[in-house]
Amino acid sequence: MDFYLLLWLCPLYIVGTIVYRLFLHPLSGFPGPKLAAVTHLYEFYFNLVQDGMFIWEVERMHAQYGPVVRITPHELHIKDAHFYDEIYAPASRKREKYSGFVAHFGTPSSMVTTIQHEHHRLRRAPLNSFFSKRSVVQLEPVIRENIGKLADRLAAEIQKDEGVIRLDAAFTALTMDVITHYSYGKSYRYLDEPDFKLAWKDAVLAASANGAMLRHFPAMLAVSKSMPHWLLKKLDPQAAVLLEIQHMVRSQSVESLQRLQAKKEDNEKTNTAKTTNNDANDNNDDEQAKSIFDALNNPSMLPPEERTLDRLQDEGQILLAAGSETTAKTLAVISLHLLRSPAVLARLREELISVMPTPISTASWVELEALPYLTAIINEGLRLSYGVTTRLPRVAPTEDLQYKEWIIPRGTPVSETSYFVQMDPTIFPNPDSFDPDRWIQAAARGERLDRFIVSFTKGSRQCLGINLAYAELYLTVAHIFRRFELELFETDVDDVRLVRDRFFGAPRDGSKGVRAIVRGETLL
Ligand code: HEM
Repeated sequence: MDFYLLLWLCPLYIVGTIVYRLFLHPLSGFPGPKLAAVTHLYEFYFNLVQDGMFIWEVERMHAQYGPVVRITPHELHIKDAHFYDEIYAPASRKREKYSGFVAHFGTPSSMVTTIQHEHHRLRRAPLNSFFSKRSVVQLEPVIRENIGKLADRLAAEIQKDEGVIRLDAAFTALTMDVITHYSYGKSYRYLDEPDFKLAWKDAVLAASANGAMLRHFPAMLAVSKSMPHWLLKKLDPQAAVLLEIQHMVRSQSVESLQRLQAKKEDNEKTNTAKTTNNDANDNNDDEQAKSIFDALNNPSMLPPEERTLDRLQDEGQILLAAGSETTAKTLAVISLHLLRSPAVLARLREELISVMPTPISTASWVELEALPYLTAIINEGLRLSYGVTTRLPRVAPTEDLQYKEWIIPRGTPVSETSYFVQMDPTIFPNPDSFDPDRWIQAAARGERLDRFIVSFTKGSRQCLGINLAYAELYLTVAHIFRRFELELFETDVDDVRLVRDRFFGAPRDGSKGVRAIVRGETLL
């Protein structure tokens, strides 16, 4: 193209875009800063230059413009806990992902990045039964076995003088060992590593934080994937651990594919033999898959284009990251608050004694779920660990939404960050304080406060692993705190309080995580 024509077209394009976004765009009547309506650079500045501070800018915008704000040229954000269920509606009302946001996850063919409603349903279907309450109850022995391994590690620490452990890393190792066992039938055994494989936790946090960059520059994923590994390692050392995991996931996916291929060939041979003998043809395709990866390879549930190696790798990576750091963070937040509140811990132990009479007694998830004070502690832990602190936009493709006097046109990405719901002082007075009693009092008043726990989001895109997360939370808190006397080591509430949004909320810079010393075992 003629260079001078290009020189003319560029400013014309920019001016045209500004005029369109300000005056003609379907969202042009919504309140918000003009700069945010005109350019993504506004978000870019707060998220990337100011490192994860856009969440606070969104809060400031709400203070200035009211509960509905146009936060980027194409997106609205609503700050009203009572409207949450409308945005994150169930499958009967279609909700899709926003195409401008999914690059965040760096796994283009996974379920979590699937935009279209029906396509997402297809991808999620083979996994639903694995994460049902019934399946998780069956998995309980594996969860308990791993909690037992963690308990052995803690017991071994008692002998050491002033041995300090990273509780948050220990919990990530625990959840990782459970999810890898469940996904592949063999655990990565991070609980056996001296530092609980801290590098994996750091890698997940770094990769999640990098999501904002991928959102703004999606092509970066392809660039980093095509880069020689040695160069990527040099440029970004944390990427090395992630690469190691990606390779492990890929080779396990290959193993799973080979196993299925071998099984198919066996079946074909058997069927040929049976047909020769005029026997009935029994096809084993519908047989219950043994691991999650076998399910993702099930030809009776997914067409061939959904059973590619790339997809298995992407899905595997999401399962390991989503299934480990999330629950581990909640466990770390609960531990920190319990260890800072002796009266709460004493009351919890008193309640636990009813189902766990000795420090080494065990109890089932079902028994523990019936305990109101433990439940209140888990709810407070979920509330104060915020789930995901990045907004998670949803698009209603077939209906306009009405919020107060505002009509939100169909197709508009809308979000409500879980942090704002769970820290809403009109619902949770004094929201920063860890107060399990607020749950007991609300229950006595007949109020369902739990509808405002949105860490897992809601609706058709709600967390797949919610049952597994609850089982791990109940079982771990009960078994570790019934038995061990722990003491925080140079850790305080600023080591978990949200400062920056890096997908998982990041605390103050330089935080060394939640650390504790194992003082001993409880006597009664
Ligand atoms: C306290 C623990 C957990 C929290 C707070 C949490 C939070 C979330 C959130 C907010 C989403 C929605 C993401 C989005 O909209 O883009 C999600 C999705 C998901 N979570 Fe969790 N999660 C937890 C535990 C788990 C566990 C244990 C697993 C087990 C593998 C898991 C697997 C998934 C998967 C596969 C998705 C994608 C679901 C879909 O797209 O349909 N999560 N989780």
